[in-house]
Amino acid sequence: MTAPRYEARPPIVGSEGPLHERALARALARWVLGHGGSEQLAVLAGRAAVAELAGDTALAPLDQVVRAALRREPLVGDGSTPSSFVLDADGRFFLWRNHQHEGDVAAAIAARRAAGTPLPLADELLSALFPGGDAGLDGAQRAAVSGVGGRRFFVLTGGPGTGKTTTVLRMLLRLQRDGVAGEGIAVAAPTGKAAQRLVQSLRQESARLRDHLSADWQPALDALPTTEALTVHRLLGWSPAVNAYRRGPESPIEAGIVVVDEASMLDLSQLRALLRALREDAVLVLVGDADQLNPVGAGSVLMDLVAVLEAQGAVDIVRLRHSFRADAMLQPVNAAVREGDGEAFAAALASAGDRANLRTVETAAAVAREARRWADGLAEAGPPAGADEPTDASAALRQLADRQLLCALRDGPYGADALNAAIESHLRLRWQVAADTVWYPGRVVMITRNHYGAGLFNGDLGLCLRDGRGRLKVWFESEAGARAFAPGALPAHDPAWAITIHKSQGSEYGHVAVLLPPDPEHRILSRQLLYTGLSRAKRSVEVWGPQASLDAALARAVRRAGGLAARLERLG
Ligand SMILES: Nc1ncnc2c1ncn2[C@@H]1O[C@H](COP(=O)(O)OP(=O)(O)OP(=O)(O)O)[C@@H](O)[C@H]1O
Repeated sequence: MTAPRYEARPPIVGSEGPLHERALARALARWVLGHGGSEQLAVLAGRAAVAELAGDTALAPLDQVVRAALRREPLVGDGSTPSSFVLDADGRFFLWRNHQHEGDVAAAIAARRAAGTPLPLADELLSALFPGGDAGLDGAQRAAVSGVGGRRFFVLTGGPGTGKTTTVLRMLLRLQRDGVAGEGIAVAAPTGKAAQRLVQSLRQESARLRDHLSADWQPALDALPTTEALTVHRLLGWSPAVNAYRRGPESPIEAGIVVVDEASMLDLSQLRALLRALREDAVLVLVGDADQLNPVGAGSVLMDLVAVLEAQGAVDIVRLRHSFRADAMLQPVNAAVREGDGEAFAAALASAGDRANLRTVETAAAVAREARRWADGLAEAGPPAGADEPTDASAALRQLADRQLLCALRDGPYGADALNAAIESHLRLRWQVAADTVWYPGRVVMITRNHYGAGLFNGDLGLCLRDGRGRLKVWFESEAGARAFAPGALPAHDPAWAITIHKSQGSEYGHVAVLLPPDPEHRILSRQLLYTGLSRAKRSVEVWGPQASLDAALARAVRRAGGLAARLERLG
């Protein structure tokens, strides 16, 4: 007699993935089973919750058989009435909240787009805003300034240094002149540092333009928001006490024009909250680089919007293509990465000469070798001299921004933490700093938490130098000159000889090295990641990694699963 065979029932939630993901999936699956859902639904619900952690707002379209089964589930609806889960017409599976949020965003944007009446700007006014400009180079900027007139919604996209802020300033001036900004202008960005940079650039550019514009533009110049840098959180009146935004349909943001820079960092729920908090007659201008990394939270709203609006040939979007900052030889390199074109990338690399290099790094020994070479480059001039004056510190900080090592990963032997440790230990040897000395001249740190009181923001780079009295201070650049802090007074910070590509968003350096993990299968590799890293450079770049990882990054465009683009298309 043969022993009975017991078939193990497949577990509803797999054993793969990190513990917190499995725990989340299991909890949701249990909830579904406890509320009369099938095992298939339990599995899908768990997957949708885990996918949301990775940034997807839905599961990609399911096959027809699964769709038919799901339509019979009481917990699944089509989105028209409340239900725990939604299966949309294209077969995407959503948690209710994400489906709602996408619908709200698509509807609000469609309503804003429909409400506008184009109001082009007369040629002579346009020319006045671009004194001495070269129409060949600034044609798209002019189109944006002209195109924003009469609208309630506008998107301006472009890579680093393409003149987005320059253009925004002129858009604001003309809207001001049109009388749109009666209730004021609010400018914000998702991070404190980006918000500060935006306001600083607006201030500098408006000062420059003031001399060129006639007297009738001066009131518009005076009305520009050049003092207050707001994060989107602050603009929306985030209240930690109630865990909600104060601004909403009942109490909208007062401004008649709202500009949000670095909009690629906005996630779906933030954009929804922003759209809900605008006055109906306000103008929303979203500004950002749609080719950069996706936001930390779920959704890829700027990328989806740009894709749909460009495919429609819409006139309420303008893409700026010419970088006024990056070396001309780097522009084809960045363009090839954006397009994911391996052949064009190789050709651009070959013609860039010493402006762009690939260094083969695929073993721990090779990383150690490159880290030493990098540290030697930093150490060559010796530890920086002391700072008797803030101007000395400013010069040292400028020198610091001349080169930066960017890592795809944070953890592991190819991550920023390991590279920081390797570079720092080499510099300590070169500069003869004792192992137990934490602060020494030349140490570089990056702030990791906003501290509004001190005016220090997540992402700010600080450099340790001795002041005129020989005391160790950490210096940070600011518009009013370098500012010194006692090391013990700093908010949370990390070493910053090497930083992650994610952390480098919004910053610029002369020379950039980008370290990729050697495993071409690594999930982090994508063209958005490589583009974000390489496009930080003004002068020259080097990529550290095997050719296979580079090829994998070029080949992989991260597309987050979700239904926003389809809904935007449908609403036209
Ligand atoms: N039409 C133009 N002609 C000449 N120079 C320009 C023009 N537009 C912008 N610039 C210059 O190019 C540089 C980058 O401009 P700007 O800061 O506006 O770009 P950006 O896209 O906002 O950059 P980022 O967001 O990367 O900081 C500035 O020095 C600016 O003065």
